[in-house]
Amino acid sequence: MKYILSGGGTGGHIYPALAIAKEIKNRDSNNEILYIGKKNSLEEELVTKEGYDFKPIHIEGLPRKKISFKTIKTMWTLLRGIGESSSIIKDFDPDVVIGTGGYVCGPVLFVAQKKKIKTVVQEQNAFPGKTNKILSKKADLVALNFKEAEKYLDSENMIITGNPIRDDFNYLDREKSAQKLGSDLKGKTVLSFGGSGGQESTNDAVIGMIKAKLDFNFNFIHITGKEHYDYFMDSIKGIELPENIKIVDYSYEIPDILTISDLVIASSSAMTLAEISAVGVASILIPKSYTAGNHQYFNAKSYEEKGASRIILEKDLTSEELYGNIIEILNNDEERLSMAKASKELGNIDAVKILVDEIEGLIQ
Ligand SMILES: CC(=O)N[C@H]1[C@@H](OP(=O)(O)OP(=O)(O)OC[C@H]2O[C@@H](n3ccc(=O)[nH]c3=O)[C@H](O)[C@@H]2O)O[C@H](CO)[C@@H](O)[C@@H]1O
Repeated sequence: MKYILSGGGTGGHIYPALAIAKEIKNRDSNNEILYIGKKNSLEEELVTKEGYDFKPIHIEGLPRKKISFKTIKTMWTLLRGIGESSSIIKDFDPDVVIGTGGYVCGPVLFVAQKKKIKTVVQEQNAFPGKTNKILSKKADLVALNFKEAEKYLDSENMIITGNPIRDDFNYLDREKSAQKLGSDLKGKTVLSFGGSGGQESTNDAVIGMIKAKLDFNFNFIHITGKEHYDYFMDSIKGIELPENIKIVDYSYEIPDILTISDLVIASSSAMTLAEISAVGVASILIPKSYTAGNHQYFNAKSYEEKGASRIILEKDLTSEELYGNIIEILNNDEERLSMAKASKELGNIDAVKILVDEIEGLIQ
């Protein structure tokens, strides 16, 4: 069978597509996969790194504000993207086209739907993105993680599958992950990151913790996000970091780091939550306050209500507040382990299998 996948902009749309691609290939190595995304994008980097064929199209997100010259330019680029998608789809002749959100999959699924090729939309959040809202109307299958998303979508083909996560999460082993990361597993480990692009508010709180020379009596791995790394490092210039503090711009080893972590500080984006649950680890969630429909807050709330997480709102986030919460949780194993257990219960490691079963059902 031939599958086209598309989705991007941020990791939260790309990793579910990669998880689906891997499952499709695992089931039959003769299955063919083609990924369509934006040129010079994170999807191009991650997809080619995994060895899948990648075809770029031109596309830009519509400006949120009033009509301007930029809107006209964006519409022109969209038409170009539709033309490019059309010829890629004609050449590849797929059995199904799967979109995981982000505006890049808009023209791809639009063309497929016009050509009456089967389409699947996968939505990660409780509050669906704009592109998925439009595409789901004509999609043959709309796969959701949150039941709450149903009320925002106009489709009779919705099912709840959970969010597909990378299959690395099926084979995790604490000892092996520690070996890979060069950790001796002595002391507790805390991972802090803000989705695929990083989170400025958390970066600032961590910069404050380092500058205040607070006692990091735990191993601390902080991921700044590529765009924010230079600013972060400039802000702590002159301070010699002890060996137990590691600052990186991006990590390709999130599954391993999560496995050895005792506590995670993260934004409450959908894929991060799915991965936190896959390993079952306590978390402090800092919802990004500017997300569409404030969806990260609602994602976080569902974790807090089940006892899996504490929430700190960005408006209340200070270095002291963050540090205080870290120390309280690390010093209270009973609370921490109960949070870890609750987090595990919220996950669905089989999401990708359920989804690919459904997709196969659609095209056979
Ligand atoms: C600002 C915004 O609107 N963000 C949205 C975006 O989040 P975003 O893409 O930032 O975040 P997600 O947590 O959903 O996904 C990030 C993915 O990148 C991976 N990762 C991250 C950092 C790193 O160094 N290495 C790495 O591999 C994570 O393991 C995860 O698989 O898409 C999500 C899924 O639709 C939404 O829930 C978020 O609200």
